[in-house]
This record gives sequence, structure tokens and C-alpha cells, in this order.
Amino acid sequence: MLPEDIEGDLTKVLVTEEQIHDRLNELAAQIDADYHDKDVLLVGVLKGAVMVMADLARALSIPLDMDWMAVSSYGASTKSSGVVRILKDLDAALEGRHVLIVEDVIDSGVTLSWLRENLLSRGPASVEICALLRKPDAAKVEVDVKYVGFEIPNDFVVGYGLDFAEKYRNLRSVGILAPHVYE
Ligand SMILES: O=P(O)(O)OC[C@H]1O[C@H](OP(=O)(O)OP(=O)(O)O)[C@H](O)[C@@H]1O
Ligand code: HPA
Ligand SMILES: [Mg+2]
Repeated sequence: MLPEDIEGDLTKVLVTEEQIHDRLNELAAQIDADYHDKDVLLVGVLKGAVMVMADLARALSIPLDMDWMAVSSYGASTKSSGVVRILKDLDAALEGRHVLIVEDVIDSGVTLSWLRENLLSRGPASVEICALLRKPDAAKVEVDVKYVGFEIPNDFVVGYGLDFAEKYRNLRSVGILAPHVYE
């Protein structure tokens, strides 16, 4: 259920709390199998990936480390600026590490294609990506993503970590933001 004062801000709920929970468990089973003999470092991309990271990490059975990076390209807008900035870098060194980037959404692909290259330049053993949502029709840059939760239409969505101007991140489901909120 949505809080009453927010209900009118969404045109519809796209992915429910239960669907997210079930899909993350499926992805966690794949990741457990793929990394059973490897030490994995989960890299969460602040702030949007906080919820995915927290729930995915708890669904995994393999031992793992967690680190965080903050990058931003949207600010208080529904359009990517196209320029990715590091707001907070990783604490961990990546040489020889198996890195799994955890993201909320791949929209234009600009953030993740930039981030993958940036992390690859630090000498890790591998870099893969797990994203809860992907918008295939919005892709400006192709990104090779190993684990995807849901493919969604090219609408601006909020909830489960995803914001508009820092709001709505705490919604339990993912919904389409009504255009009257941002137009
Ligand atoms: O594929 P792209 O078009 O690059 O968009 C995806 C990125 O944009 C959002 O982050 P944002 O810059 O809004 O920062 P936030 O996570 O703090 O909200 C989202 O969390 C992804 O990181
Ligand atoms: O649809 C979106 N919602 C929130 N943040 C985003 N960042 C890229 N795409 C989106
Ligand atoms: Mg954002």
C-alpha cells in the first residue's frame, strides 16, 4: 500500500514489494552459484541502490564484502545530464577482487558504462553488474549486465531507492511518477 498523500503522485505501481522480494531471491541464487568459489565485493551505487543492496546482500549465502560509491548524473531532474561525477569513492582497493556492482536502474546506461570502465581501470579480477531495473528503450549506451531484475518501459519511476528530487526513495514498491509532479 502507498501512503495516502503519495498515491496521487504515481500513475501506477509497476513492480510490487512481493515481486521485488521474489526476484531478488532468484538473482541471489544465481549469484551464490556463480561466486561460490570466489571472494566477492559488492559495490553499491549510492544513493539509489541502497534498498537493492540491503535486500540482495541478505538474500545471498556466500561470504562477501560491501563497499559504496556515490556518483550522480541526474540531480533534481528527470533527465541525465550526461556527465557522471564521483561524489564519494570506494574505500576498498580493487586489485585482484571480484567486483559485483549493485544498481537500482539502468536508464540511458551512461552511469554504469562509465562506472564499469572506471572500476576496470583499477585492476580487479572481474567486474559484473546486477541491476534491479533496466529500461531497454532508453539505452543511449549499451551496458553488458549479467543480472537484471525487471525490464521496464521508458517512464520515470520512483520508489525502492529511486527518487525524484530526493523524494519517494522509501516507497516499498516501484511506480511510475505522474508527469504533473515534475512538469
Ligand atoms: O543509466 P543512467 O541514465 O545513467 O541512469 C541511472 C543512474 O541514475 C540514477 O542515479 P542518480 O544520478 O539520480 O543518483 P541517485 O542514485 O543518488 O539518485 C540511478 O540510481 C542510476 O545510478
Ligand atoms: O526512472 C528513474 N527514476 C529515478 N531515478 C532515475 N535515474 C535514472 N532513471 C531514473
Ligand atoms: Mg536519482
